[in-house]
Amino acid sequence: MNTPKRRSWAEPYKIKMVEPVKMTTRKDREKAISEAGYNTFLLRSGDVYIDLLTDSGTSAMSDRQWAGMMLGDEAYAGSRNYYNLEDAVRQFYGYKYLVPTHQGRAAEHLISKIMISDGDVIPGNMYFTTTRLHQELAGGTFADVIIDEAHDPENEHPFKGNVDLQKLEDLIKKHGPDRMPYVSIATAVNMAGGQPISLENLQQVRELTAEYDIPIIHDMTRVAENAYFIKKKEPGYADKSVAAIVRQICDLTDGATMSAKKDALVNIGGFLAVNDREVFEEARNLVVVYEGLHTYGGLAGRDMEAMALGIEESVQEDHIRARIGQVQYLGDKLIGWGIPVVRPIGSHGVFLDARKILPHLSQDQFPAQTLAAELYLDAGVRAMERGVVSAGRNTETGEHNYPDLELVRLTIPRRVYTQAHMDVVAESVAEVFANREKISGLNMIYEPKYLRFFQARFERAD
Ligand SMILES: Cc1ncc(COP(=O)(O)O)c(C=O)c1O
Ligand SMILES: N[C@@H](Cc1ccc(O)cc1)C(=O)O
Repeated sequence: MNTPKRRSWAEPYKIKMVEPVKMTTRKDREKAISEAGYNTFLLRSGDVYIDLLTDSGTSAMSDRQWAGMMLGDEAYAGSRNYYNLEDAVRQFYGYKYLVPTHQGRAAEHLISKIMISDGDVIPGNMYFTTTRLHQELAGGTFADVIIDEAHDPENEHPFKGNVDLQKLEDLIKKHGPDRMPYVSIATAVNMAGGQPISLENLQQVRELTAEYDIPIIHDMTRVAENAYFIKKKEPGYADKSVAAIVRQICDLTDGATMSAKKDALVNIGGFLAVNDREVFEEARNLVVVYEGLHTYGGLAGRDMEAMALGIEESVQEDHIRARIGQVQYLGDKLIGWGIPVVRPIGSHGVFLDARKILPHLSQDQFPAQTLAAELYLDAGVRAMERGVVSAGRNTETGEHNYPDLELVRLTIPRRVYTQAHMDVVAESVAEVFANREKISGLNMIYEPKYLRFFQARFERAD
């Protein structure tokens, strides 16, 4: 017998409970996507076979987390689970003060309301939809200071989440530090394709902002995933633990908003964490207006317990290696077949380059929206548009924002799907790619005012 040379590795868990998924026919899917106005957000999940809409709130919790759910202390005030969460945030992230929220955007709401005044400018390493909206609603304007490479899907820069220090300094000089309440730094930059920021770059941002006394607020939604890339790609970190790198990242910032529905492996939850006592006092007061008392912030005690445990699990090496490894597996397969995707493969999904795949469609025909609908039609795989629809409109001119990146995100939930699911997804993408020339675009027939991508409706253009 020829023994295999290659030694495979497998997921560091075994499956204890299963949820059946439904297979549908093409006819079923034609009906479902047309009723959903060609928007994958408007599909019923029962009509989806493999759900790669998002990695948000879709993780499989561990048996420890489920056990933690049974230890929920559902007291209105001072729940013991709040204190467990506070301990976890202090231990793993190092921030001093914690205000729990029901999810990430609620924390963004609080920090924007507290720190931003009319006419302020908030630099950031690429926009995120909810983050930018809360900055705008508070009277501020977002300014993109990410490196140019991040806007080029083919550029192989290992840290496409880095800040262009020159752009940042020019902006500070142009508007003055007093107009800059903070710099907004995301780890594993979502809209760029889950691209990491390096510790070297973050350190430089820290030095520059310190000169002008401008704080850094960290969108730490996928900080552990970013830390894993630092360990793998940044010289000097190979022997450091992911947990230590996470701590180092947080220590370079003054506060953070967290959607714990991603890295921290829970189905609901988030928080605002800061080091400044005054900001904390204000947030603790405001949270009672919008979310609930400051020791639960819109969450049940059991949710906070699951989050505390999830934070600990999120930095375990076996977990994070398998998580990023699965995304990489899908990405490598597609790259191997010549399908245009954002490179390098990022943290939480594989991002298809809809401009390259459908070059015959202009951005006004919504190529990424179209491609996501076609993918669903082929095999029932649900993905998400991340292009002109997500970018929204310019608040001054009312015109569409036309982003360089016109992408479809195949987002991988954590600990949910197997390698066989990834193979099915890859083959479906390949099938749609093979028939790409026959695909025509969409018209938008309904556009809501805020975060339009969630609820907009389309019809076929032909
Ligand atoms: C980078 C990033 N920031 C903020 C948010 C907002 O979090 P949430 O969906 O929990 O409100 C998300 C996801 O929505 C995200 O991916
Ligand atoms: N943050 C989640 C949910 C979400 C999706 C799209 C958004 O623009 C905003 C929020 C995600 O990235 O999937």
